[in-house]
Amino acid sequence: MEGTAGVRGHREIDLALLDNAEALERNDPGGMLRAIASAGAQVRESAALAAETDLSSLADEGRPRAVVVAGVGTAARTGDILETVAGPRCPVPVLAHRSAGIPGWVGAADVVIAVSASGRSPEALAAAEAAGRRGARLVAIGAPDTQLHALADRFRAPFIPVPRRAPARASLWGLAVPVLLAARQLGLVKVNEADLAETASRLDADADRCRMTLESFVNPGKSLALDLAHSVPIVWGSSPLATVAARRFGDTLSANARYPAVAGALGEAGRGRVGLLDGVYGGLAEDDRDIFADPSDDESGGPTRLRLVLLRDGGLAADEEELDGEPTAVEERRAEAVQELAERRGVRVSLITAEGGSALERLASLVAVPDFASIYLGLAHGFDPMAVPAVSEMKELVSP
Ligand SMILES: O=P(O)(O)OC[C@H]1O[C@](O)(CO)[C@@H](O)[C@@H]1O
Repeated sequence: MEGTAGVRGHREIDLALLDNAEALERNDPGGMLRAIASAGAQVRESAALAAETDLSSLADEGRPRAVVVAGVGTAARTGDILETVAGPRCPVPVLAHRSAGIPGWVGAADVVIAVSASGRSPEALAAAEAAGRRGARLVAIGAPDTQLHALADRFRAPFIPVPRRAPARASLWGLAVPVLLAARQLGLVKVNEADLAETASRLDADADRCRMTLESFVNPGKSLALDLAHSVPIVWGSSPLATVAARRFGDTLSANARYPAVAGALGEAGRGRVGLLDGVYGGLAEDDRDIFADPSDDESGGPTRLRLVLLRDGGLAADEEELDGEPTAVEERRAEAVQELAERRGVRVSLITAEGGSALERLASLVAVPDFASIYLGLAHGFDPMAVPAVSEMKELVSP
C-alpha cells in the first residue's frame, strides 16, 4: 500500500525478506538495525562522557528531596529505568515526568534531570527552564550544541553530551547511562563500572545473536518478530524491572513495527487486563484453531489473535533480602499462573527470561531481543523503521 499520506507497507508479512540480508539492508535505508546494534557501544561511550563531566555540583547540597527525570518518549523511559534500578530501597522518590515543565511542588530541594536525545524537545526544554528558575539542582543530558545545552550553560548546570546519531528510540542506552550516573553521584543507585561493562557486553552479545545475516531459526530477534506477526501483542513484565522492558517493547512495537500492543505490569494486569485472554482476540479466536495445522499458515491469514509476550525476571539473591518490594516468589507464581491461563485458552506465549548479575544487565537482557524484533517485524511489513510518517505529520499539525 502507498497511501496519500506517504504511508508505505503491506498487510501480509514478507517471510523471505527476513532471511535476505541484502533486502533487509535495502529496506532499512536509515540504518535502524545498525543503530540498535550499537547499544553496547552507547553504554561505553556515555559512561566515558559522563565521567568527563563535572557532576560535583549535584552532590554539593547532599541528598535531594526528590529527583524528577523530565522528557518525553524514550527520554522519559530513562526515568523509569532510574526508578527501577534505584529499587524500593531508594531513599528519595524518583519521578519520570512526561509533559512540558516540572510539577508545581519541585523547588530548591530537588534535582531535575532534563533529557532529550535531540536536545530540543519542548518538554525537556521547559523542564530545564523551570528547574533553573526555581533554583532546583539541574543536570541536562542530550545532543551537544543544542538549546538544551545552552539552557544548562545559562543556569551553570552540568551537561552530559550524548552524540546524536539515530532517533531517540535507538539511543535508549546512550541516554539512560548518564541518568544513572548522575543519580549515582547523588548516592541513589549503586551501578558500578563492572555492571556497566557487563551490561555493554550483554548488549553486544544479543546484537550479535540478532544480526541481520543470521537466519530466523537461529536468530531470536527474527523469531520473535515471526511469533508476533499478525497478532495483537500483550507484553507483561513479571517484576518492576521487567515491566520497564515490557513498556519499552510497547514503544518500539508502535514506532518501528506499527503494531498496537498492550504493555504493562503483570501484577496489575492480573486484576483486570488478564481478562483479554478470554476475549475475541484471545480464547475465542483460538477455539477453532487446528492444533495440527502448519503454524506458518497463520502468518498469512486467520483471525487476529493475541500473542502473550511474558518478560520474566527471577530477581537477584540480594533482592530477596529487601523486604520492601514484592517477594520474587509471588511474581514468579503469577508468571506461571498467566502462562497456565494462556495455555488453557490456546493463546500462544513467547517467553523471555532475564539474565545477568545486576539490575542493569538484567534489564538489558529483556530489552535487546525485543528491540530487534520490533525492527524485523516492521521491515517484514515493508515499513522503513526509521521514518514514522504519523509522528512527523503530528509535529507539523501541532506546530504554531
Ligand atoms: O529525546 P527527544 O529528542 O527529546 O525526543 C523525544 C521524543 O520525540 C520523538 O522524537 C518523536 O517526536 C520520539 O522519538 C522521542 O522519544
